[in-house]
Amino acid sequence: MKVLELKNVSVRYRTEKGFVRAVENVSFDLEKGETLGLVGESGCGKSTLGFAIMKLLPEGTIVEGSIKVDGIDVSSLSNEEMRKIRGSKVSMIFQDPMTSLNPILRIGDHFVEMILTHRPDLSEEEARELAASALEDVGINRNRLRDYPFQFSGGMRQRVMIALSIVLNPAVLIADEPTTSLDVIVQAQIMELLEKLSREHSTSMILITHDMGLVAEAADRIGVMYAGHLVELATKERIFTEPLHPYTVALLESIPNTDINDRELKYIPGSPPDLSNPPKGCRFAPRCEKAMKICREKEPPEFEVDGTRVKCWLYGGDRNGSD
Ligand SMILES: Nc1ncnc2c1ncn2[C@@H]1O[C@H](COP(=O)(O)OP(=O)(O)OP(=O)(O)O)[C@@H](O)[C@H]1O
Repeated sequence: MKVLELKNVSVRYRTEKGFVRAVENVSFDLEKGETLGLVGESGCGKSTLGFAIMKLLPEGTIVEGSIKVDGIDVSSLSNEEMRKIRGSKVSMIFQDPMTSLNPILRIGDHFVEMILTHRPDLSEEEARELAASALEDVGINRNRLRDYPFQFSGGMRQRVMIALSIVLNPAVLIADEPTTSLDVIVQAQIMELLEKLSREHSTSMILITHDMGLVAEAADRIGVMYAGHLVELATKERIFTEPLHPYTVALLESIPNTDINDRELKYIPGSPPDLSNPPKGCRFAPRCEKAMKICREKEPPEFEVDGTRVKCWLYGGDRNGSD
């Protein structure tokens, strides 16, 4: 069952310099219980996609294409209607939970406010009970509902955010760099918790990260983004054993190797293009070792190779115009 369907989604931010084409023509589905890792360098449009799904983009931003959450086309919903979907059908957690928690509200009040917005049929007592069990689900004692956000450590705050996001059992959870600001041990605990919750509640998850190591553990499928394009989408196994797009290959080569004899870390020379004026042709071509003439002239369509979707001319049948 598909809980999320994106078709040809494009996002353009309006700025003084003109439009920033942050996401272009992105399509993918998410099955119930599935985790999709969305990876790519900073600025490639990963968070923008998350905000587009949540309908939390700044006013004036142009969003095209269709986004369906649990069968509901959110593109056509009003702000009021979308408020009902957020939290109950789709939730998002961020890198820094402090920005999403009101410092002067006790943790319990965050839960009650959020639960009653969606479930006005419940009493405050019932909402508190629901909150307490969500907190216990993430390994925090229910007594701590009385505490304020600052009384929690970074890792515990992220747990609270996760509990808040899943208390209404949404179909989709978008986790945007959920562990970046935490130390490695806490990082591992949070990832373990997310995996456990997604397994137990069959929550589908989009895990946004620049860290290939993280998706290697947690994701079922991986989408690789570059400069607003989804350049490759495949199962985790395919991405790690047979990456097709030269950008995916470069990303994998830039993962630190734990083998002490092989510490050479490759990096990708150059930097991503200015999205207010992207190059014609493939957006990765200026940095690509394998670029051909056609890559600099014509944007590649998406090709399918043994189940992998790849946006690269190397996999096109007709390579007229190659160097
Ligand atoms: N509010 C905004 N107005 C204008 N441009 C924006 C805005 N937010 C993001 N952008 C631009 O859109 C592009 C995509 O940004 P986005 O934050 O989605 O990327 P990202 O892959 O999530 O990166 P990061 O990991 O750094 O968050 C970038 O070029 C960014 O500068």
